[in-house]
Amino acid sequence: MTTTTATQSGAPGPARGAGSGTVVSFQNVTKSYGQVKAVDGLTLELHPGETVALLGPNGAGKSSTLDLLLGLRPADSGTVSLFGTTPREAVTAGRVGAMLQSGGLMEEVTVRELITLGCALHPRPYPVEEVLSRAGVEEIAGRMVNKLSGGQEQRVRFALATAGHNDLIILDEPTTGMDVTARQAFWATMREQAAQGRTVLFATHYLEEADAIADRVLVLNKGRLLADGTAAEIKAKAGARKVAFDLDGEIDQQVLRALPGLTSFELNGTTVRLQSRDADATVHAVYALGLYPRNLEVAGLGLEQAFIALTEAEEAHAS
Ligand SMILES: Nc1ncnc2c1ncn2[C@@H]1O[C@H](COP(=O)(O)OP(=O)(O)OP(=O)(O)O)[C@@H](O)[C@H]1O
Repeated sequence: MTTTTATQSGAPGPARGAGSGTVVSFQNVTKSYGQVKAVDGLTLELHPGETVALLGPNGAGKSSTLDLLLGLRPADSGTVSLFGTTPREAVTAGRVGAMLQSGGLMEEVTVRELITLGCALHPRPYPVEEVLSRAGVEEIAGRMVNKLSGGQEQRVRFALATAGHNDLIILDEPTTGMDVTARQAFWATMREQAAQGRTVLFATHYLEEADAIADRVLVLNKGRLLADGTAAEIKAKAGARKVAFDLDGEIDQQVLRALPGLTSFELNGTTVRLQSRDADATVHAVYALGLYPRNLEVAGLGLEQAFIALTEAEEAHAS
């Protein structure tokens, strides 16, 4: 997929707000659906040029947070502001592009007609051909929208989200259904957008994408912000490390399960794999038992394991 930048089109880059100030501000925001607290006292700020991943298990409140941010639903309490104004004002001014999971695409039109409409409705549109090209949908531009595959539909949503010069791009699980090539092209384009000072906020279940792309990661659980930092900081916050080793002879699981610091334990044949909050103490204790571990490996957690450790720790704390 070829990508074309705003600068190449000769049109202005991000308008106000890029480079300084606050793009998104949530101050103690709460949103409930009946008994369910979807967003629970959320306070956060996003800044120009940041690429931010929103992570959380199913039902954590990611989509609800994005809905509040876009003014699609009102908060029960607290304040949501974009560029110092209300979400509705910011959206109407064309400062926000969004690619959401909900909401069908208009069906009885071709891809080109739909994108042309998207551009016409944007106060600061890119040329239609540029939008088609950026999203990699030139080849299917003449196809009816209701004949598209899931991955092609996602690309069209992406095209609509980038139809004009937005300062903030909101993406809810944007690469779901995209093949590997489309995914890589998509993130390359998003990197370009961020490099031009735009803020990109994306919710995802693909933790490897968050690790590779986001310069900041927000972890939500039960509507609350559990962690906020770089992927490295989130991994460090989870605290645990992975330890693996082989043991010869008879293995007493009971004794091993009582090692200090363990957060998980798995025995597969002669191989022990565990996670520990204090890997040094765990390994010392193994030697203190008179055991001689072979092929000893100690490693930090990946973002996915850190995410699981953080959310499980919160669940354990809550119960
Ligand atoms: N319109 C609604 N009516 C009632 N409950 C809702 C509504 N929308 C969301 N919820 C509930 O609010 C909570 C948060 O949902 P939300 O869709 O924001 O989570 P999510 O993190 O986006 O989940 P997922 O990863 O599964 O998409 C869930 O318990 C959900 O069932």
